[in-house]
Amino acid sequence: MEDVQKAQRILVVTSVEPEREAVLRGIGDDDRFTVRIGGVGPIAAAASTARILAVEESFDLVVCAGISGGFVGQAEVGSLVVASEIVCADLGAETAEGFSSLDELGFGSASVPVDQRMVDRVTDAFMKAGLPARKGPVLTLSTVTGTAETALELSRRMPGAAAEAMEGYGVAVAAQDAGVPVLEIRAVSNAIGPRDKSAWRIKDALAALEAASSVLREVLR
Ligand SMILES: O=C(O)c1cccc(C(=O)CC[C@H]2O[C@@H](n3cnc4c(=O)[nH]cnc43)[C@H](O)[C@@H]2O)c1
Repeated sequence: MEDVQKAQRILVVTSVEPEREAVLRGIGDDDRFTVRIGGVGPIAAAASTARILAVEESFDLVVCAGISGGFVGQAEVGSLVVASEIVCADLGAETAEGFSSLDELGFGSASVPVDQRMVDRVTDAFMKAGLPARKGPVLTLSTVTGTAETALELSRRMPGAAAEAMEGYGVAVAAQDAGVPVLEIRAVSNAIGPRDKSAWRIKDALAALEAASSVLREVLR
């Protein structure tokens, strides 16, 4: 648990302003936290995070936070997911036999590991606070899944995947490159599958993100 307790300066990266505002409402006036918008998608998120880590003060922990899709049967709308692994699910090559990941191609890794003690501690704290939460792999995709077929294919390729969003891997690679531990925390706004943005429960997810940020402030004390 030492990693968590020693985190004195925490950088939180969200993709858009409403997520940033939700995090700020949750953490209140705690000046250990710097909360920034990194943009939508892994490339903007990586570039923003790398710049902040290179030119600003030093940080002990980077947290990628925001709303996300949840895999049906794994993470319900309104619940929280703490990434046990941050995986870029579309970084690789399409082959006649199916998708080959960066790892399978021998070009590095499409997955950034996360400190499992920190993941457990944060997930437990959310649950103790009465927030529905679980840990599990969170996928990063440049293209939001919009069909049942793609959702099924992702679940087949990544058994146990809990959520998908668009920034985690970018933030995580920048943090990893700077030697700073990383967490990804997602509040589920929609089920992954056929695209219907009118069904996204963004308000509920932002409320869950705010509550999670309030607990995070306490657990990192
Ligand atoms: O319209 C709004 O009021 C609003 C408020 C807060 C956030 C948004 C977004 O659209 C955020 C985009 C952000 O959300 C992630 N996300 C959410 N669901 C999914 C999904 O099913 N698959 C992939 N990504 C998802 C993603 O990280 C985007 O950056 C709107």
